Amino acid sequence: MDFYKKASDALEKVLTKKTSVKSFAHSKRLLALILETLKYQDVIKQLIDITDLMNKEKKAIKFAKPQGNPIYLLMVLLHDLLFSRRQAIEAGQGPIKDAILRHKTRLRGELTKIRVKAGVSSNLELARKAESGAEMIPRYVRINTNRIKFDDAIKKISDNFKLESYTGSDMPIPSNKYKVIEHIPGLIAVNTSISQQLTSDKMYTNGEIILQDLASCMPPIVLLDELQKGNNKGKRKADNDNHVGTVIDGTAAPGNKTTLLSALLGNEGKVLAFEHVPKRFETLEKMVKTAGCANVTCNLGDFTKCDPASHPDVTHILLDPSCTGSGIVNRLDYLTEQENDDKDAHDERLNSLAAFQEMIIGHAMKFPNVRRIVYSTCSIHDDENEMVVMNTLTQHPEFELASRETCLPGWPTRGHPEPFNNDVKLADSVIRCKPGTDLTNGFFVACFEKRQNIDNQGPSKKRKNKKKNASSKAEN
Ligand SMILES: C[S@@+](CC[C@H](N)C(=O)[O-])C[C@H]1O[C@@H](n2cnc3c(N)ncnc32)[C@H](O)[C@@H]1O
Repeated sequence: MDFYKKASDALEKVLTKKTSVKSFAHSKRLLALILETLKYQDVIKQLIDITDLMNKEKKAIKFAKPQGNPIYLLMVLLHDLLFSRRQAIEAGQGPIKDAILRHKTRLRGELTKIRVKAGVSSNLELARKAESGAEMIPRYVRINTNRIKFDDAIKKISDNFKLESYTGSDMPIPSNKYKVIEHIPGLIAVNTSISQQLTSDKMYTNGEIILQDLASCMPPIVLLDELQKGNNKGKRKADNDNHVGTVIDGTAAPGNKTTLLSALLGNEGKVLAFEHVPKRFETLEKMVKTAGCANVTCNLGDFTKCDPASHPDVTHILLDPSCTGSGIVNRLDYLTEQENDDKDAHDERLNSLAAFQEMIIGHAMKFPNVRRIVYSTCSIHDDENEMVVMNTLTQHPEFELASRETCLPGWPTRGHPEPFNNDVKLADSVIRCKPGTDLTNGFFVACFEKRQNIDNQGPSKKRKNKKKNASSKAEN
């Protein structure tokens, strides 16, 4: 019974979100029982209710002394009795096992009724199914051109992992193929089954490949769109109105986007990466080093405390600040979703994150020569996405949204029009990613551009000019 008690404790921790399923990967048997019980949890809970097992077998449950809520012990035991291949509880005799076996016939009868009601003929069809399309999301591999040329990397990948090019669109990608991703230069996708091989390969440990989700590659590409179009590709051009000066990544750790910025700049120029959490800063530094970024300076500190006036060289800023992360679809999320999450706490968190997100964008807008600011989140909530953008535009009329032409125009999924007062052009300017259709995490990208008729004289001069204009108008 010890194994089942361990499993019930683990199941409780997973379902109450104290830990993730993956934290039990060290024990194959334990992991399998947790995953399988999670798949059938809705039916198992229903059976416990119908048979009133918790009340009827109080004594036996008490005798078993489960660590936490006894329902989890009943769940794992019922799983094995009804859904496992052997349909048996794999433990010696004992009061709790005997108690459940006393209800065996009734439990099986009720399970049959549930199948009939659901119109299915097998237990398998009662299992929870992933609806987000998460299981279809491939493993994305970014070729780090700071370390290796794209073509050389493809050759190495084909040889090391015995993969051939795949041009089809059926998902998942066959396990012996790789697919070049159309919208994101330098990105390929492979079947998730080779993830482990990838992370133990030298190409990964020496920074030639980086495992980065498709959506996560978008913000740097949008920010440095002018380089992608072939103008001064990979180079900074001084003394030119359109040159790329210093690029800031204001919220950088672990460094996926920082290292991509570095590579897009051809490992030249200057990227200033901020991270204010010391542990995460260490990760950032490590990633920047592994990725061979010679043009990145890491700054342990709060970006919002950095004085814009001392950075007249900054022309581009990337902000991928803390968010709810509601777009991140774990392949196992659907197994642990609960109906009774606390809505008030959720709303409060959403509001405070949105206020922070607007504040940090507002700070970036103070840099005197900034031309392009990309804001992104891995959230699916309008409150953190379109609404943050809309409020920012209202508060900072000197900025506008960059048009779709410079924000991955070929990407089909765009913003929600409602928060933009149904202005379809504004909604079209921003990017969304939807896990179910886009084969990537839920994500949002918007790019602010300084209006061209706004000078860079700074607020005091502008105010003076405004006053001058006002007084000359009055004189006329
Ligand atoms: C969503 S993560 C960034 C992920 C990163 N862009 C990447 O792709 O690897 C947000 C990060 O910003 C950091 N952060 C939040 N507010 C910050 C601030 N005011 N200054 C510096 N870093 C900040 C957080 O600690 C966190 O590490």
